[in-house]
Amino acid sequence: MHFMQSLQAAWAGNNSLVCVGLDPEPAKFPAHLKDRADAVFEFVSAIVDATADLVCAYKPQIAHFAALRAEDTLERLIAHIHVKHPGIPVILDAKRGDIGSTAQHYVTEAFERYGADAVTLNPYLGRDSIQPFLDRADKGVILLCHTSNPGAADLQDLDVGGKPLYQHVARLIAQEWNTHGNCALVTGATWPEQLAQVRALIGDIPLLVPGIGAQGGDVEAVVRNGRTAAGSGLMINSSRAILYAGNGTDFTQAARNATIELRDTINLFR
Ligand SMILES: O=C(O)c1cc(=O)[nH]c(=O)n1[C@@H]1O[C@H](COP(=O)(O)O)[C@@H](O)[C@H]1O
Repeated sequence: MHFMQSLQAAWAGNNSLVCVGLDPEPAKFPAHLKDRADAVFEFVSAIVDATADLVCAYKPQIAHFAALRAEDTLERLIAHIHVKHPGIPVILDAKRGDIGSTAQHYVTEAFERYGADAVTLNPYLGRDSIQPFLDRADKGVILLCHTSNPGAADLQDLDVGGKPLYQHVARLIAQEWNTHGNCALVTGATWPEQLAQVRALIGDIPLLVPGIGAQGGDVEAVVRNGRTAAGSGLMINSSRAILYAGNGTDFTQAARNATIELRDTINLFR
C-alpha cells in the first residue's frame, strides 16, 4: 500500500495521531535486558508489540542504530513491524539530502535495504536532491521545514524577501514538489506559532511533529495549531518519553500506558 494510504488507514483504524519514535539507547534499557546479546532488538520490538494498536506510525532514527553497529537490527525491526503489524507505516528518520546521483543510493537504502514506507529528508540542497524520492509515488517524502531544536531559528527563521525561510520551504513543497501527493513536512512541537503558519500554507498535507515529551512541546498547542479541518493530518512523535517511561521488567506496560495517555490527550483537542 502507498504510504499516504497506510497513514490514513492507521489514523482512522487506531484513532491515533501518535508516532512512536524508536531511538534505542542501551544505557537506558531495563537492567534485565542490558547484558543480552540481542538487547536492542528485544527492546525495540517489545515496545512495538506493546503499542501497535495505539499508533499511526513508527519512526526509527537511523543514527541510534548505526552508532551501535546495529543496522542489521534496524532491518530486522522494520521487517518485524511489517510482518507482525501490517499496515502501520514505518518512517525511516535519516534526514538525508545530497546531489541527485548520490540521492539515488539513499533511495535504495531507505526503501530497498530497510523497507521503510517513508523517509525524512533535508530539503536545503534543492529539488534535484529530492527528486529521486519524489519519483517514488508509493513512498512518503518527509521534509524538514521548521525543526524542533533551539537553533532552528538560526537559519530557518531568516527573513528572505519579507518572509521567513521556512515559509518559502513550506510553500515550495506544497505548490511545486508535491506533484505525486507523497510529501509531508516536519515542524517541531516547540514552535507552535510556526506550526500554525505552516498549516495555513500547505492545506491538508501531513505534518510530522516531534518535540513533545522530552523536548517539552505543548500537546494542546500542537493539535490546535496543526490539525486539519477534519481534526487529523498530524503524526505527533514521542521517542524517549515513551521508550523509557519505565525501566523495570514491566517497561512495555509503562510504554503502553504513556502511549495511551498521549493518544487520549491529543484526541481531547482534535
Ligand atoms: O525528523 C525528526 O524526526 C526530528 C526533527 C526535529 O525537528 N526534531 C526532532 O527531535 N526530530 C527527531 O525526533 C525524535 C525526538 O525524540 P524525543 O525528544 O525523545 O521525543 C528524535 O529522533 C529526533 O531526531
